This record gives sequence, structure tokens and C-alpha cells, in this order.
Amino acid sequence: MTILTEREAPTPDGINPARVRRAVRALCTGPALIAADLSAPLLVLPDDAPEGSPLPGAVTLAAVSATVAGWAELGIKGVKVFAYGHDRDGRATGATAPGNRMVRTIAAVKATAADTAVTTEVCGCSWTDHSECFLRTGDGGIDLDATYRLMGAMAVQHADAGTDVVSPTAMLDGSIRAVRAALDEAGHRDVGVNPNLALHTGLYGPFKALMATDPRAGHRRGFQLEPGRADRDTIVRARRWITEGADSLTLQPVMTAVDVLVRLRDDQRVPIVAYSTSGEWAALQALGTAGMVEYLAMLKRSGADQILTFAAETAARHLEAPRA
Ligand SMILES: NCC(=O)CCC(=O)O
Ligand SMILES: [Zn+2]
Repeated sequence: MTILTEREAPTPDGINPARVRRAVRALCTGPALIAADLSAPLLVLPDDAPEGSPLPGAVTLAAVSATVAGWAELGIKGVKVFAYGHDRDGRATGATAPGNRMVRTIAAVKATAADTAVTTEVCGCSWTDHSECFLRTGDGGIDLDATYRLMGAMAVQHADAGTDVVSPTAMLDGSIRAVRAALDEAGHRDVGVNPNLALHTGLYGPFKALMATDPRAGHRRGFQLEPGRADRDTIVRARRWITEGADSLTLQPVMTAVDVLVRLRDDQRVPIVAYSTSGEWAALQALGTAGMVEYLAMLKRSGADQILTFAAETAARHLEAPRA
């Protein structure tokens, strides 16, 4: 008897039996995307922010509970919190002030949806008067030790308030180790550390405008991954930060870095969050809802374990709607 190879096996003309019947198709394909693959950015604005934010999920503290409850209802199981910094100064004192906007947001999310995973941004840029991610020395350089201490203190404050994961976003080597050590010392061994691998891009524009985090000095290109080398440099940074104690990673943006996402996935087995940043939102709207969902499914297929996106709510509603 001849054993047929796959190539030689006869198939009815024009019909693929593995796909044509719904029940058989379901044996080998899961859904391309489900709501649980999605997380939403939660940008918490000043109480007197004008109505009608340009970005979904950019709300005042008073609206946090209702927003997060709605997302949880749709099956969105994660939020990443960014707080608009108040009382900004040269030492970022607002960043660790008791009861600041970040701490109150964490408490509000957890009080509303205890099962929603909360990730919080740990960075100086919302809290320094120069809007850099780090603290400066007297002569204008980077005060690394003070910056590490600030990030450690922010992480512990967020963890005390109930955050599940902290996300150091300054792209500073050593800051992941500092944050991990501070959490451990404070007894928060079960709080995760998820640093941002951030490419230099124009796709952070709407976020920086809304949150006033654009550095006075111009840009932060020297800290971010150079687009022309990001395929290699991202891997180097990812490996280094895992050695420092990162247990998961975020890559941003993704629309112009899917190649980097695929390479990162090939190199790493830790959970990867793909962050479709604020500048992608207009493009996603232009795709329409179905196109948006295809895009997000492509990110999942490319290796993202979780997709952080301003389109989370729109996509989750679409996924929930019954279809053939
Ligand atoms: N650390 C915050 C950002 O990098 C901004 C991301 C965005 O544009 O959505
Ligand atoms: Zn920053």
C-alpha cells in the first residue's frame, strides 16, 4: 500500500475539506482575536479637563470607575494607567505625593473591577517641570541615582495602592533593576515589572499633547530605539532588561514596528505587550471597525500576548456582536 504524502493527497477540485465545514474548521482554528487579548490605556486627566477627549480612555478621575466597569463588561481584562502630573517640579515630588492622581486611580480601578489587571507607568515625565523622564543634576545632566530612587519609590507607592504590574518607561538601563529591588524590599515580590521598549517615532504625538509630557529640551531620541537599528537594538535591550529583572515587555509603537515584534517574539519567551500608541488611533479609525480588528489580530499572530490599544473598546464591541 502506498502512503500518500500531503502533496500527493487528492482533494476535490476547488474545495479544501479542512476549511469548508464549520465544525471541521473549528478543530484547527481558534478565534483570531478575543476581547481578553486586549488591554486599554487609561489616561487620567485633570479634573477640569475639557469634555470630549481626542483619545478613547482619556478621562477624569470621576469617570474612571464607569469607564473601567464598561470595559470589564466587554471582556477587556487589563488597563495601563497614565496620570496627568500635577504639582510638577524639578524633583518630581508630585510623583510620590500621598494620594496623588495615580494612587487614587489605582484604588478606583481595583474598587470597581478587582479582576482587571492594572499596569502603571513609572516615569518622571508627567511630574518633572522640564518633562524629561529623569531627574537632573545641578549642571543639567542626568542624576541617575536620584532617578533610580524616584522610580523605585513610585513603583512601591503604586504597588501599595494595588497595582499588579509596574512599567518603567524611561529607557534607562539600571532602572529595571532598581524598580525590581525596591519592590522586593517592600515585600511586593508578586508585582510584575514590564519595561517599555520604545522606538523613536512620530506616533506618540496625541498622547504627549494631551498629557503634556513633551520634553522642553526638544525630544528624547537619545534614549529611544533608533528606527534604523531597532531590529537589532530591541533584542539587545530586551535581553539586558530581562537580566535586570523584567518579567514581561512592552513594545511601542507597533504599526511601524511589526518586524521588530516578530523578531522579539522569536528571541524571547516572556509575555510581550504590543502597544498601539496614540498616533495609531487616527489610522485605525480610517480602517473601520472590521479593519481595526484585522490589524489587532495580526499583532496577536505576530507574537503579542496582549495588545494595548485605544481601539480596545471598539474592537471588543465588534467581537461581541454575533456573526456567522
Ligand atoms: N510613555 C507614554 C508613551 O510613550 C506614549 C504612548 C502613546 O502615544 O500612546
Ligand atoms: Zn517618561
